[in-house]
Formats: sequence, C-alpha cells, structure tokens
Amino acid sequence: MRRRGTATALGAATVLNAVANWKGSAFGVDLKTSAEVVLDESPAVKGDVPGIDDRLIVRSVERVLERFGVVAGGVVRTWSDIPLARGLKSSSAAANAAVLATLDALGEDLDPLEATRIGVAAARDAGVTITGAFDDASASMLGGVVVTDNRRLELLKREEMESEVLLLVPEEKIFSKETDVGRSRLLAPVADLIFDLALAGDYPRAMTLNGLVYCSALRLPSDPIFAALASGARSASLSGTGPAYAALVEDENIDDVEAAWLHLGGRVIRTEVNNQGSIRGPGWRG
Ligand SMILES: Nc1ncnc2c1ncn2[C@@H]1O[C@H](COP(=O)(O)OP(=O)(O)OP(=O)(O)O)[C@@H](O)[C@H]1O
Ligand SMILES: O=C(O)C1=C[C@@H](O)[C@@H](O)[C@H](O)C1
Repeated sequence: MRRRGTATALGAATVLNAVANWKGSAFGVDLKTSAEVVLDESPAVKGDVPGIDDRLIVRSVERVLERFGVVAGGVVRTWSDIPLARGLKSSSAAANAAVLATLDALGEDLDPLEATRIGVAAARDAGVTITGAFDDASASMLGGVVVTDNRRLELLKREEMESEVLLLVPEEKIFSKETDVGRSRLLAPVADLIFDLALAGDYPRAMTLNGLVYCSALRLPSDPIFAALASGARSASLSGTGPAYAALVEDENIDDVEAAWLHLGGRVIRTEVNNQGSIRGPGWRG
C-alpha cells in the first residue's frame, strides 16, 4: 500500500485573542502552507521538515489514521510562506494542511469543522497552544472571519469579509506556548466586551481594542497600532500572541500604512482576507 495526498491551508490574523476568556475571533489571509502525506507500510509516521519541530504535523496525520482505524506509517512534509511563531497561525495552517492531506491520501471525507477539531487536538498533543486555538484553526480552514468558543470547540459565527490586509512581521519569534497567560487572563472582563463587538460584526473596533489590550498585557509595543491608524488604516492589532501586527486597510491607504510600518523595522507583507478557505488536493506549494 502506498497512497499520497496533498492539501493547502491558510494563515490567519487575529480580531480577538482567546487566551483571556477562551472566546476568539480571527480571519483567513492569503498566506499558505501546503502539506504532502505519503502513507505506506512502515512502522511509524515521520515528519520531514528540516529545522521545524514536526510533532504537530505527525500527530495530525496519526489522529486522522486513528479516526478511520487505519494502521499505516509514512512521511509528512510541509512548505509554507507563513512566518513561523509570529502570531500568523502557522501552526493552525500546518495542522489543517496535514489533516486534509491525510484525508486526501485515504480518499475519505470529513465535515470541515470535524477536520479542524482533529488539528486542534493534535496541537494540544504537541503542546503548541494555550486554548487549542480553535478560532485560528477555523479561520484557517474555512476562510473569512470567524468567532468561536475555544473551550466548547464551537463555531459561533462565520462570514465573508472583503479587505486588503497589511502584516508587520518583526524578526523576533514568540511561540504561543510561551505567552503570558496570567497577565492575559487578568483582562478577561475587557475581553468579554471585545467578544460582544466581534459577535455583533464590528470587527475593526474589536480588533483595535484587542491590540491595545494585548500589547499592554504582553508588554509589546502599541506604536505599530497608532502608526497604522495615523496612516489611514481602518483597524490594527497585535496578531495572536505576537510579535506580528495586522491591519485592515482600504486600497487608497495601503502605501501610507506600509511606509509607516517600514520605519518601525521588520518585514511588511501585503495580502488580503481569503474567503475560500483551505483546499484538499494539489494546489499552492511554497
Ligand atoms: N510549516 C510547518 N510545518 C510543520 N510544523 C509547523 C509548521 N509551521 C508551524 N509549525 C509548528 O507550529 C509551531 C509554532 O506554533 P506557534 O503557535 O508558536 O506559532 P504560530 O502558529 O505561528 O503563532 P500563533 O498561534 O500565535 O499564530 C512550530 O514549533 C511547529 O511545531
Ligand atoms: O494558543 C492559543 O490558544 C491561542 C494563541 C493565539 O494565536 C490566539 O490568537 C488564539 O486566540 C489562542
């Protein structure tokens, strides 16, 4: 038996970080991770991604095999243009791509949210997340903007959103598992208010408030948020646990926001909200 499967999943950016109160909101962006899974009769699943801890993608493949009662080994590989450990959901995209590529190899189908929950369980197994990050995983899988309850693994809302997106990506890496959970959770009552804004569909205001609150909790600079707003961005926030920032920007202001952010150091990526979501089968491959 030798079966090969492929898939491509999205990066995402934050409207509301769920670490404070387990409720989160995020939107898919046009950055991608592709995975290839080759299943065979070898005794174990192995990762082949030089320089990256492969436990997350190996567990993602293993959990899909367990779900279908298949005994197999093999290899999982990924290619990505999502900067790692910056808050842009590289882990959610890697897990989703590995899950979908395994389904592709097996010729099996799962409801997209069930597939997402398998990736979240693998992220917990691999210890790369605080809440399971079902918000990020759903945005990566479904595209558009989502609002979720990460404790109950429930999708509360999803809608399409049209916007250009700018990302400021500092050099430094911050792994989600190392975030300051204690300081974040002190702000849970404020996060509840941001959640109400997100659930009401007021994503820009929710996002900017989230950014100010989490920059303060995590002792990260809020200057990129003010610089983006001063240059005409509709909203800006720290993304996830940082250190990257995301802004929703109208076409005519993109050059100004990009110039303001370039002054702050780091890389600026121009992208847009992706409403299509992750796809199974051959696609983009970095
Ligand atoms: N392309 C990839 N292939 C395999 N594993 C990956 C890949 N990208 C990320 N990962 C896994 O995800 C881990 C990083 O997860 P982490 O949550 O810290 O970063 P992030 O998802 O980019 O940030 P955030 O969750 O704040 O958006 C890596 O250590 C690795 O285990
Ligand atoms: O690890 C986690 O549980 C999370 C990490 C960040 O990406 C957050 O944005 C997300 O809401 C939750």
